[in-house]
Amino acid sequence: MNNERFSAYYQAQNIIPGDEWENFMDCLRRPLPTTFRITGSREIAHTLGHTIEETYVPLLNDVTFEDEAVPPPAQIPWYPEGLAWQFNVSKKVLRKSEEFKKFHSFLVHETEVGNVSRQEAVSMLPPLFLDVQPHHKVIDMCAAPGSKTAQLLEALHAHDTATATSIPPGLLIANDSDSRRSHLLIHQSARLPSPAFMVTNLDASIFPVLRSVSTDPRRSVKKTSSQLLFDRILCDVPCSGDGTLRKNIGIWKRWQPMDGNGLHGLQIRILQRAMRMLEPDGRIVYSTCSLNPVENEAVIAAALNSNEEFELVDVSSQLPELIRRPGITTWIPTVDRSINTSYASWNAFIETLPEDKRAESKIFETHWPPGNSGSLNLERCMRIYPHLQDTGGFFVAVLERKASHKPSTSNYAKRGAEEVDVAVPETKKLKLETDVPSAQLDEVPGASMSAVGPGSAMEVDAVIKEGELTTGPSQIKQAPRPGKAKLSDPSFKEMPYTFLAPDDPALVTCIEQLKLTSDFPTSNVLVRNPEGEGVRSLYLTNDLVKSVILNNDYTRMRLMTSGTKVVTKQEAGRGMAAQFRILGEGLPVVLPYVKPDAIMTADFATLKTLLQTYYPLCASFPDPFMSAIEAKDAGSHVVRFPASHSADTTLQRDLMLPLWKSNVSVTLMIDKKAKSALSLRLFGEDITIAAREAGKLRRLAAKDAAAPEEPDEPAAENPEDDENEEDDDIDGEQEE
Ligand SMILES: C[S@@+](CC[C@H](N)C(=O)[O-])C[C@H]1O[C@@H](n2cnc3c(N)ncnc32)[C@H](O)[C@@H]1O
Repeated sequence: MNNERFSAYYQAQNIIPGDEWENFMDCLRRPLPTTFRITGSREIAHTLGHTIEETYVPLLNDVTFEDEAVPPPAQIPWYPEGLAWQFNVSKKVLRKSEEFKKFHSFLVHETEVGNVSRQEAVSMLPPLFLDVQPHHKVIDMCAAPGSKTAQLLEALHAHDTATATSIPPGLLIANDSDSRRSHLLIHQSARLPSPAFMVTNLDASIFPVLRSVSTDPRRSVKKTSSQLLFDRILCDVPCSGDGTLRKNIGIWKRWQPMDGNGLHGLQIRILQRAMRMLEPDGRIVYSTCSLNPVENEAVIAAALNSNEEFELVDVSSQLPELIRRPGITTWIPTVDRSINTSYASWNAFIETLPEDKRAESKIFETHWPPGNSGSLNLERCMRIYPHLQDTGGFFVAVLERKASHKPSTSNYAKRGAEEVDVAVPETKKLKLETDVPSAQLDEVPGASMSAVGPGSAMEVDAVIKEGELTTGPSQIKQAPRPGKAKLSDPSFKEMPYTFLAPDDPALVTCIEQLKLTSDFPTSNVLVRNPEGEGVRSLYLTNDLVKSVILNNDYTRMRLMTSGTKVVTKQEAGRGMAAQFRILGEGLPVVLPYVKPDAIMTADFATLKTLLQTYYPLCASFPDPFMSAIEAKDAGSHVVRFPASHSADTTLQRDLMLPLWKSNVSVTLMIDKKAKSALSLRLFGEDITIAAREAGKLRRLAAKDAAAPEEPDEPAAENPEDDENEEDDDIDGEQEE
């Protein structure tokens, strides 16, 4: 594993002290340790962390493999609350050591149900420095596949309990310009259902101005819509990715400096767009998994020089156990694949090009250190090198407005009033937004070039001025106004977002059937069809998400999903009308609104039966559960298993699960994977019928591969097991 251009380029940049160079290169050639984060609500995370510490670390403490001691998993020292772990064992050990096989199986199952997330250690850093609170409006500009989005969502939901989701007042928009990758965001977020979540599919460098009606009483005097500014913005921009060499060994072969050079302009434009969308007291984190200063300090320097309201924040006291190196203030860009063609300045380079080729050059003045690089505090950027703590390579910078440009808290009411004034007339406000940065951008040739080029932030504002982008209340309607949303972007085919009227008959029926309390937020329930009719699946949003949907054109903002699906209609069987049921992943969101007397209680033995059997008869349970379930109507119910200790195991916290009762039998409404993970967590083995059947099939297949056998009962008999198929269906529904 070697690449001479890589070595020559980075030695010229002087990013690593000479006496560390060999160590740095050796480390790049070693595989990365496996790292993972425990996700979900803090309570669940701590319970799971406890299981790892108390069960698996002792189990793995004295493992030897081929006469060598294998170290057990260890917590990543800088990650808050000990919720991130790492272990460093070869695939061979994972396959062959009984102890590690058990641990691996535990991790696989918990990953499938979203309690564990495999994520590179350094990739966990940007959300930590962003410091998201539940009331924040947050945008993740380049979000897919979504590992950092998941962290941001968890921070927004910091007040969730083990059984119930809070509805945070804030908002998280996860955006990616690649529509295929945006679908990954939707898939990922299904593990963390949130009424505060939206996914968009846009070029972040031209992210449009969105409007909302402020839900913060300090900020808005009248209920007039105004530009939605964000409290926290993550710019985890596309980059050349050479910090991931340990994982993506193909980079050794193809690395060359033009990859970073080519992304520099887009990286600046994304960061500049973020600066314009930030609340005055907000925070931006810019990050890459690249070591290249052209993608890092050069981008930060250009953005700071284009908007002098901003500065780098000194975060050296945050995460004190994280070993980091300061950003650099000088670097030497190279202008082609060869690393021998460096010029002392952009002027020296551009003069070498024929005059008619100069305008086409993708190498900007901003590739070079600016004259004032010493005064921009670039050393406040963080460089994480692989050999410092056995990780990948990474770059993080934190930006805020200078104190002189931040409002004091007491100014909020005044600002709110100003905001209303400025919001009308709209063109005046937009002109103001455009004026300030453009004047400053002109001072930075590279940034200016990109800012006025096609697809730039300036262009966005120009489009808005023509009234094309945000047109007040959008075509998305409040039911029952009928009519189909006009597609102003014909290439975008998502189904509309129609909020139901609180007295919509289907919603009223749903609330009755599921025994929801009167404070269930009925005004925030949407369906994905134009008329709000034929209701099949209901989605829940919070007030802010609703406001964004109602005040913008969803086709322009290429809105892929919003809020979270909580309820769906279920065919109830022979002679019974279809009924609403709470989805497994929707239960934590709906639970705070389920009437307490509608929640049954059951014991551990009942839980075991429900995991081991598909459709146990109601009459087969001992009392009091038998009487309780027999007294219930057929349909969707919720059952609580109180924290308890038995000979088999300990249930550390109450467990709430959705249950479906048909005429004479019951079943747990969680999918097979969730059942298996629960079973492994509680009993240390998979006791579910699906696992037994899979084992049986494996044994039969081993005996006679030519004669596959039908399972006794179809695996999809539990409607919840169809969820993935149903998700595909939903996509179909959205596509019209
Ligand atoms: C470094 S990856 C993001 C990783 C992600 N933050 C995570 O933690 O999972 C960069 C992403 O930027 C997206 N991207 C590239 N150009 C973009 C643009 N102009 N606007 C928005 N996203 C873009 C890519 O599709 C890619 O998913």
